Amino acid sequence: MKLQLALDLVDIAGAKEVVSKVAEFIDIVEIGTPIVINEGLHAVKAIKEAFPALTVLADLKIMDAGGYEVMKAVEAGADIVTVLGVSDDSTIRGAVEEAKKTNKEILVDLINVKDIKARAAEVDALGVDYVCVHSGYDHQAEGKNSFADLNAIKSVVKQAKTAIAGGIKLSTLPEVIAANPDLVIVGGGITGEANQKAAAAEMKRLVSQA
Ligand SMILES: O=C(CO)[C@H](O)[C@H](O)COP(=O)(O)O
Repeated sequence: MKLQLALDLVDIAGAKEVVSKVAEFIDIVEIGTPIVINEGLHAVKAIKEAFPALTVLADLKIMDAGGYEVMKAVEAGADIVTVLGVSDDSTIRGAVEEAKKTNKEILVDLINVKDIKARAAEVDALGVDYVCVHSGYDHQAEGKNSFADLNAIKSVVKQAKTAIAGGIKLSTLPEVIAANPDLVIVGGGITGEANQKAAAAEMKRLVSQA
């Protein structure tokens, strides 16, 4: 099981500062959608250049023009790019095709998908690398999480790795780990802690045992 740090509410300098504290405890660093909106793909390039040993995920949440947008993210240094599960199959196919040219990966984010199980099976068959259940900030504000969704997709996803994101904290990590995803994505559960290094270290210890 791997740990991904999601960086959302920082600029490039702030992202570098957090990663420099926790790099040894994370497998993947995510340049979150708000950073890409604020800074563009320069943020992906800057983090990849500063931390070349880390796998960098660009959370573009692609909805259309999958091939083109994946190409631009990969040019900037992304190793994994996100595409929305609610997008058309042709968009996901284009993204997968483009990523495969350079041995990069596609994570499909099932945020706001209504029939999670059916869509997870469909995107799995399209050859994506990760299928991710995700309760976004707006759903988190309503008290929702994706823990049950993870169990639901695990029964239908056959070839892709499974991932979970959305409001995961140290206190809820054991419940997440029990569902056995391949990838756990944590943003505020690390960045919002007074001691980010200690939070990341403890999370890494727990996911490594799984
Ligand atoms: O993609 C995102 C929001 O759309 C976040 O990166 C993701 O939800 C992880 O962050 P957090 O753990 O703070 O919820």
